[in-house]
Amino acid sequence: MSPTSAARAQHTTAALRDRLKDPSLLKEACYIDGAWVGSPKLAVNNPATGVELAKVPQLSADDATRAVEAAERAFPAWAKHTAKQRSNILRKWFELIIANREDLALILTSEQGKPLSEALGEVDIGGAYVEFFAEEARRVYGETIPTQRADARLLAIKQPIGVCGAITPWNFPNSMITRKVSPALAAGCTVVLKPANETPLSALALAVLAEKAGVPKGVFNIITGDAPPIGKVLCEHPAVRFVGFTGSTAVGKILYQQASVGVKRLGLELGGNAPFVVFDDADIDAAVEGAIVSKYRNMGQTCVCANRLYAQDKIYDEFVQKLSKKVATMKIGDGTESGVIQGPLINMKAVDKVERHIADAMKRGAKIVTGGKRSELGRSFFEPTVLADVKPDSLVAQEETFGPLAPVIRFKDEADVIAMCNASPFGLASYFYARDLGRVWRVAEALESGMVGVNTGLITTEVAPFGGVKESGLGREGSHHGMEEYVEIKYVMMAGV
Ligand SMILES: NC(=O)C1=CN([C@@H]2O[C@H](COP(=O)(O)OP(=O)(O)OC[C@H]3O[C@@H](n4cnc5c(N)ncnc54)[C@H](OP(=O)(O)O)[C@@H]3O)[C@@H](O)[C@H]2O)C=CC1
Ligand SMILES: O=C(O)CCCC(=O)O
Repeated sequence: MSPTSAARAQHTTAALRDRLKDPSLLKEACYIDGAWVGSPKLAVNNPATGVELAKVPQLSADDATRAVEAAERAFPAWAKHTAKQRSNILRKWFELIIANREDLALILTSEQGKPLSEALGEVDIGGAYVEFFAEEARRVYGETIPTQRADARLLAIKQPIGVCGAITPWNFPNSMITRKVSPALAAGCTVVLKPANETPLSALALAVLAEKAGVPKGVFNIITGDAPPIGKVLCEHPAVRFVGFTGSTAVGKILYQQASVGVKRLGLELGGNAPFVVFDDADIDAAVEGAIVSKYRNMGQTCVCANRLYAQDKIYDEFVQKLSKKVATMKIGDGTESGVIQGPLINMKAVDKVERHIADAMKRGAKIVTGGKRSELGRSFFEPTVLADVKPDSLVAQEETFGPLAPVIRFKDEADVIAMCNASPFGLASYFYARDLGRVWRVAEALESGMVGVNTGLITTEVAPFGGVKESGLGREGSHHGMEEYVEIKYVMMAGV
C-alpha cells in the first residue's frame, strides 16, 4: 500500500470510530482464549461507498487449531457452571447488545449495506436470541423413564455436546452469530466462530460485549481469514463435536463431507428458493405488503426471501400493477441516509447474478414492469425490479437470486401451483396469501419447506424453529428446538435399587 492510501485507510477507520458512541466496539483483531490477537490485514469495505472501514487479521489453519484448543481447555469449567450462572452471563450480554444497539447497527450498515432501520431490527432480533437462550439455559430438562426392571431406575440426561464451530454469512452479520453462539453457550458448549470476511466487524463487536458480560476466556473465540482452511479445521479437529453453518448450499455440502470423517453433528442453514403464492381469494393489498417485506428486505439477500412469485389468473394483473407501483417508489442509497429502503448489494458478483436472471427471463418472454437495471448511483446499487409474464422454467424460478428482483409467474389452479412450488431441490420457506380456510390448511400442509408464512411475508422470530428441508439444510435454529443441536442425550441405568 502506498503511503497516501495507507493514510486514507487510517483516516476512514477513524471516521467510523468517530461516529460510534463506544469506539472500542470497532476491533481490528481476532479474539482467541480471551486475548485480542493478529495484525490487521484483510480490508473490510463499505459496499455503499467503496471506502475501507477497517482491516482484520488473516489467520491461518494453525491459528484455527489454537482457537479450537483454547475452546477445548475452556469447555470443562464452562460446562460445570450452573445453568443459572450461564444464564446470568448471557442475560448481561443481551443487555449490553441492546444498550449498544445504535453502534452495532451503524457498524452493521457500514460493512453490509442494509438500511439503518433494518440494521437496528437485526440487532434487536440478534439480542432477542441471546435473551431467549439465557432463559432456555435453565430449562434443559432430562427425563425419567418407567423402568422394565424392578431393581433399576432409568433416566436420560442432557449434556453439552462440546466444542462447537460456527461459520456465518454476510447477509445477517449480527443475528446469525447470536442465533448459533447463544444456544451453544447456554447449553454449556464453547465456540470458535469464523464470520464472513465481508462483514467481520459486527462479529468482533459482539465479542467485545461478550467479554464485558463476563464470558470466560476461551469460551467464545473468533477468527478471521481464508475460509476453506479454517473451515477444514473446524470440521476435522477431533475436539469439535458440532459445526453450525449458514450460507450457500455448495459450501454446506463441502462441510457435510468434511465433517463426515469424524462423524460430527452438523447444523446447516443453506440456500432457499422460496415461492410466494397469491391466490384469487387473497387480500391483494396485504399480499403486496407481504411481498415487499419478504422480497426486498435486505435488498433481497435473505435466505427466506420470496424468490419466485406466483399470482392466480384472475388477480394477476391487479397484483403486478399494485406491487410495481410501490416498488417504483423505493428510495435507493447509502443505508445510513434517512428514507433509504434499498442499499447496495453486497458485491458486484451479486449484481451479475441479478442481471443474468433478468436476461434469461426476458429471453423467455418476460417483461420489465419496473427497475431492471443498475442504479445510476453506481457501485453495486441495483434498481428494485418487478418482472411480469415470467415463464415457470426461467432460471430465476430455479435458482436463488439473492437480489431485489421479483419475477411474477401466472398460474391457473391450486394443484398446479403446489406442483410448481415443490419442483425444487430446496425447501426453506414458502409463503401464500389466501382466505379460504380449507385451502389454507391444504396448501400449508402440501408445501415442501421447513417454514410456511400464511398471509404474512415475515416469519423470523427467536421463539420459532428456523430451518429447511431437502437441500436447504439440516436442523433447526431458534426456539427450544434450537437448543437440542447443542446437547447430547445420555441414558443412565441405575441398578441395585
Ligand atoms: N442461507 C443464507 O442465509 C445464505 C445464502 N447464501 C447463498 O450463497 C450465495 C453465495 O454467497 P457466498 O457469500 O459466496 O456464500 P458462502 O457460502 O460462500 O459464504 C458463507 C460463509 O461460508 C464461508 N465459506 C466459504 N467457503 C468456505 C469453505 N470452503 N469452508 C468453510 N467456510 C466457507 C464464507 O467465508 P468467507 O466470507 O471468508 O468467504 C462465509 O463465512 C448467495 O448468492 C446466496 O444464494 C449466501 C449467504 C447466506
Ligand atoms: O437469512 C437468514 O438466514 C436470516 C433471516 C432473517 C430474516 O428473516 O430477517
